[in-house]
Amino acid sequence: MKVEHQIRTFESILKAYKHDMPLHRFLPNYYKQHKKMGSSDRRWASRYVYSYFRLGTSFQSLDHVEKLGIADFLCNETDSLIVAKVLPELTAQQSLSKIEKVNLIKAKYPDFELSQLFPLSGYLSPGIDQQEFQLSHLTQPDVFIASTEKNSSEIEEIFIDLGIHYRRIGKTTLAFPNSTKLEMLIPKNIAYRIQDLSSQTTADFMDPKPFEYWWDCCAASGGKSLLLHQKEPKIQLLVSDNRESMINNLNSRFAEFGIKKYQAKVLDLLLNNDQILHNYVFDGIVLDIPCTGSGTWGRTPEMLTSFEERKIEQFNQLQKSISGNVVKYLKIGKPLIYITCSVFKKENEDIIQYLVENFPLKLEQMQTIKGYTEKADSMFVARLIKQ
Ligand SMILES: C[S@@+](CC[C@H](N)C(=O)[O-])C[C@H]1O[C@@H](n2cnc3c(N)ncnc32)[C@H](O)[C@@H]1O
Repeated sequence: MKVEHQIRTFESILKAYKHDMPLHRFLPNYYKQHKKMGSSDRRWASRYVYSYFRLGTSFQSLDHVEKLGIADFLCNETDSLIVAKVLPELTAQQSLSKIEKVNLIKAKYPDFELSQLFPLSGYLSPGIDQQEFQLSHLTQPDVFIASTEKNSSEIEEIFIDLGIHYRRIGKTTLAFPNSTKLEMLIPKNIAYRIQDLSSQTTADFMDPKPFEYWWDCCAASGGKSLLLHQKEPKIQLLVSDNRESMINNLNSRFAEFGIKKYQAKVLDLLLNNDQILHNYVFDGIVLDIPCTGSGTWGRTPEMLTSFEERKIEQFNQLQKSISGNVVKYLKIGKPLIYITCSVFKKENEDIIQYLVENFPLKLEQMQTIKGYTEKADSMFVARLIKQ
């Protein structure tokens, strides 16, 4: 395949993509509409487009073909026609470490700074290592699966037999390169769920006891509820979300895992829900709040260019309103688990400060989960106790 052909395809995709849906949804649609593209064309197109977006707003003064060459060099370990065309002197260096490659690019383009890769670094939580975090955006994160110890071992054996690369992380978690076709390789009778490692780690902050009543109040399709249930199968659970479609997804997912004993409601936490919740008090509330998702942009690098800075303040206000509205439903002495998949202080530490200053809550523990060191998402979790 000629490089000119690859460039033309790349340019057509870039032109067609309007940032109105995630790239991982847009690309399959695009390929469906361009049936002439073979599997190799599609693979190269995806590699180029993703790599290009990983550079965020850096190299804006360059022609996009030159930027693509730099992007492909920095993001991939294997040769490509675009690197051979744009940076022929660097083709032999493609397998160097990220930081070595960044230094080679800096030598050629002295205006380039690593901080340009993540445009909003001024907003980062203090616990984040700026350089390591920025560099992590050049790498596609892994896919993580959670299952029982027994199923995890069975899955591991399959991958050992097939000689396919994976990483074991703890007794119940395995990691795979993003391109691994898990659905094709793991038999249907072995139950597992895809859940990011950092999301799984938030369970360390939850300590449900048998027959306690917990509320997962921004449940979506139930990722955190599954963690609660895994920790304590005898838990009583109320799950809610403001979107009915999410609760429908959750119901199907829970059915898959054989979870039957729970209550589900559609609740908008910006409204007064006293009529519906007047006699509810909980032994624990998991508040996995809507956020910018900035800790997950390694999976959705198109956000590095399309995210609007003003939204950070909007999320901060939304988070204050939602979290303030749930505190009254918590029993005294019991925990509120506040979670975001954001790396911004305004959505993390600042909200915790607001909560302890304005509500009867005491901070027990908070942590930035540094997924960027593990090819995972980065998250924030805090455990506050009602006084
Ligand atoms: C970060 S996601 C939750 C992810 C989920 N806990 C999981 O582990 O997969 C935040 C959820 O909050 C919901 N949400 C947004 N605004 C809300 C509101 N005003 N009231 C209740 N839920 C809301 C969204 O629909 C979304 O599903």
